[in-house]
Amino acid sequence: MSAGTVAIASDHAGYEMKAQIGAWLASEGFGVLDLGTDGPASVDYPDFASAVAAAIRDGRAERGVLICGTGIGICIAANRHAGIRAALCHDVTGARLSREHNDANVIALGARVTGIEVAKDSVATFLKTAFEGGERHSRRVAKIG
Ligand SMILES: O=C[C@H](O)[C@H](O)[C@H](O)COP(=O)(O)O
Repeated sequence: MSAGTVAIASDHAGYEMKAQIGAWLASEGFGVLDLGTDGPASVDYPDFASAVAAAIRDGRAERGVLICGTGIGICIAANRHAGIRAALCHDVTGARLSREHNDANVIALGARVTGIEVAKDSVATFLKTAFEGGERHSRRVAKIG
């Protein structure tokens, strides 16, 4: 993986997975911008999706990792922000294709449905895979806005 800055955030359901993935990314040489949550107390996932979206939109991070219980709510919330293409990934294949075909800039994970090793492998794949580009993929991504 090439090093860069990754913004990471979660709600309470993803807090432990966030801590593990954040520490692992740092050990791999990434800059890690941890935008919370900072403990197991119940919080609202849209607030953390907004924090990562803002970090990408204003250039503090190139990519984002968002984690909630299923990954669904935080992915929906992230995709409400212009310029954010968040992909809910349950496996390495989805993570790879989210980059190759969709040029996703945020990976969303579900801590209550995906194990830590699959989650780490998916994040690793997401961060090392380039957008395939080409006319058809670029046209479709441009239509997303
Ligand atoms: O899509 C939403 C996420 O999975 C949340 O992490 C989940 O809804 C939180 O549930 P609870 O408040 O019951 O812990």
